[in-house]
Order: sequence, then structure tokens, then C-alpha cells
Amino acid sequence: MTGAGRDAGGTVAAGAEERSAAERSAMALGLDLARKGVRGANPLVGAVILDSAGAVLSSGFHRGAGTPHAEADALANAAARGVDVTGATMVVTLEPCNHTGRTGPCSQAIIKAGISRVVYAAADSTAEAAGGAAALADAGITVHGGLMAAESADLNHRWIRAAQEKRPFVTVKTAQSLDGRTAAEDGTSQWITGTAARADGHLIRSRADAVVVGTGTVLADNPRLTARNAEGEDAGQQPLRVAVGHRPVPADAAVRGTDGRFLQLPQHDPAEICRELYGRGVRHLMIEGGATVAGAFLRAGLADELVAYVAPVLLGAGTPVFANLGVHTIADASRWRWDESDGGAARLVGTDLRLRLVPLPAGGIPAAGESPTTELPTPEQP
Ligand SMILES: NC(=O)C1=CN([C@@H]2O[C@H](COP(=O)(O)OP(=O)(O)OC[C@H]3O[C@@H](n4cnc5c(N)ncnc54)[C@H](OP(=O)(O)O)[C@@H]3O)[C@@H](O)[C@H]2O)C=CC1
Ligand SMILES: Nc1c(N[C@@H]2O[C@H](COP(=O)(O)O)[C@@H](O)[C@H]2O)[nH]c(=O)[nH]c1=O
Repeated sequence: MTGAGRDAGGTVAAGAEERSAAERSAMALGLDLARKGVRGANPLVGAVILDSAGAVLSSGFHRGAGTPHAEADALANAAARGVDVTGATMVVTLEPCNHTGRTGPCSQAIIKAGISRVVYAAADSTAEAAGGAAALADAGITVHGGLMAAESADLNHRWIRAAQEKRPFVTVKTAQSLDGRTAAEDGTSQWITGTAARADGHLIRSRADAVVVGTGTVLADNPRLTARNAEGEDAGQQPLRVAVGHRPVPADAAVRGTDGRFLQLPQHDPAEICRELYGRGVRHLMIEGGATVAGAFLRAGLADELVAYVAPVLLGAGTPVFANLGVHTIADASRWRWDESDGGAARLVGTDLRLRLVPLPAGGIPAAGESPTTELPTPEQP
């Protein structure tokens, strides 16, 4: 239904020209509200209810799997304040669902509440939840899909990909020296990058559902793996902390924490690690190393994006960024392209350079002499 909508009679309407400025600003508000939600097994969704004059009657957002959906939250917030939503417009960042999971179908809640018009951004691509727009239209509600659909899809693009592939979207983050080392010869690595780059990396942790390191990193670094701000305070949202490997994680290891959000997987196979974590609701997985684990994910083709923080420091001998990639000749090289999303392909973060890359699709190997990359943008001065 994205890009089109159904009118009360069930006909598909172009929609865009009819959408008012009030609905557009309500959708922008819905997207802001959605960002307050908890990432994980469910997408981020926000909803705003407007009266016929375009004034906001109520709003809501989804706070994570098992909690009310954004539409239900907005309806409950209206009911709690005694606000009548009969004949109102519901503006929502994702097509209302049509299935009974841990909560009831939003389409039925909207019909029951007497909403007369629904404007949504992105269509629900999941087989279980799709069909909400059609159910609403069948009940005589005017439905328009596609308003700010790109913004909504962008907000949930890692979740959408995970739902399509039935495995977590994987971000591999590295902190490396200019000469491609992630630790000095003796295994010490704190710190290669500066405070601003590390805080930037913590932002990725706070948005991920889980952070994985190998037992080698646990034993060498005793990391906490929590998401913290530049002042060192814990972020509001914390990922599951995961150690992969067979060696025991010491009872007093910092990674265990005290919040019960630690897991050890005695496992080396990246596909199995993904399967296990997906089953636990992880949709965005961050790999923080070390070289052995990061290399294994790359080699398995299970790295969807790479965020490399490159410090202006040389370490000479030391640990490489990725071990055992399986590249023995140039024809086997692992090829990537620059990714301009989320702040750009190359950007100075404090004193370090942050590079963002995505793998070239299979068969995307450039011909000899051709650059596999788009032109690298000039980094902004901080
Ligand atoms: N600058 C940076 O960004 C980072 C630097 N580091 C540095 O890297 C170093 C640690 O690197 P490394 O030893 O490679 O650490 P890893 O964290 O990659 O741990 C490797 C261990 O994990 C287990 N393991 C899990 N999956 C696999 C697999 N697919 N293949 C083989 N083993 C697997 C094995 O342990 P087991 O025998 O228990 O099964 C293996 O010995 C430290 O010096 C640390 O400071 C670490 C992280 C980030
Ligand atoms: N050395 C290094 C990083 N190392 C990564 O951070 C982990 C430590 O996390 P924590 O204990 O939570 O602060 C460490 O084990 C490794 O995974 N990260 C960076 O951004 N820059 C750096 O220079």
C-alpha cells in the first residue's frame, strides 16, 4: 500500500496532494516519538491523533516487544484524558498491524475507537502483521499510505533488513591505528582512539540490541561493554552484552555487570550466533571485536556495515583489524563501498577519522583499474 491509499469505497487514491500540512507535521512528530522507543524485536513506531482542524488530540509510541503498539498507546492516552476521538485522523509511522501477537490488532482498535481516517508512512513488510490498511479500508475508514515513507523506512532500515533475512543486522565496529592495528604487540589497546570517537562508538552500542566480543577480548581488556555518554554515565538504553567462545568468563569480569544483561555463547560459528541472538529478539547486533571474531563475521558474509574509527597513531607490530579473512590473492579481496548514511562515509570525530562502509553485493567486484568506491568526501573540520 506504500505510495497509495484506499478511500472509503475501497478505491486506491494517489493521496499525496490531499495530505495536509498538519498531517505532515503530525508524521514528523510521530517519527520523533518513535525514536524514543526501544529497539529490538519490534520496529520503532509513533502515532498522533488529529481532530478535523488538524490539532493534536493525542499521541503515543511503542516501547518495545510486549508493550502496547503506538496506535493503542495514542488511543489509551486519549481515553485517559477523556478525549473523544470519534471521526478523528490517526497519523502513524507504520501501517497499523492486523494480527494478534502479544497485543491485539491495531486495525481493530482503530475501527472500534471510531477513527475515520488513517495516514501511515511505511507499509508493514512482515507477513504476520501486514494487511492492516486493507482491513481499515474494508471497515470504511479512509486510508492513505506513503506519507514520509522514506523517513520511516530509514528509521527502521536495520530492523526491516533483519525481518527480511530472519537474522540480526550486523554492524562491525573497529578502533584502529593508521597502520591497521587494533592492539599493540603486547595486546594492550586502551586507548587507540580518543574520547569523542569512543563516545560515538557508545552511541552505536546504545542503539544496538546486543554487543558481541570474543573471549579473547574479555580476557585481554576486561571490557564493560555498556553504552555510556561522553561523561561516562550509562545511556538510557543498554544492549545485551555477549561473549562468544568456550573459555570461561571470570566470575568477576566487568562484562557480567549486575543487570542480568550478560550472556556467554560457547560458539564460534557466526551464523549460529546470529540464529541464537535473533531468537532472543536481537535485530541489530554490534560486533566490537577482536580480530578473530570480527574476521569470522566478515568471512561468513555476516557483516552488513562497517564503522571504522581510524586514529592518527602508528603501532607497528600488533593485532590486525581482522584475522583469518581467507584472502590469499587479490581476486579474493573483500570489497566494500563508502556509505553516506548516518553522518557520512568519512568524518572527523574529535581527533579520529570515522569511516562508514557497506559490503559490495556479490559480483560487485570492479573491473581491473576501476575504483570500487564512490568518491571519498572531504571530511568536515570539527
Ligand atoms: N581496537 C579495537 O577495536 C579492539 C581491540 N581488541 C584487542 O584485540 C585483542 C584480542 O583479539 P582476539 O584474541 O582476536 O580476540 P577475540 O575477542 O576475537 O576473541 C578470540 C577468541 O574468541 C573465541 N572465538 C569466538 N569465535 C571464534 C571463531 N569464529 N574462531 C575462532 N575463535 C573464536 C575463541 O576463544 P575460545 O577458545 O574461548 O573459544 C578465540 O580465541 C586484544 O588485545 C584487545 O585489546 C579487541 C576488541 C576491539
Ligand atoms: N581500544 C579501543 C576500543 N576497544 C573496544 O572497547 C572495549 C572496551 O569497552 P569498555 O570497557 O566498555 O570501555 C574493548 O574491549 C574493545 O572491544 N574501542 C574504541 O572505541 N577505541 C579504542 O581505542
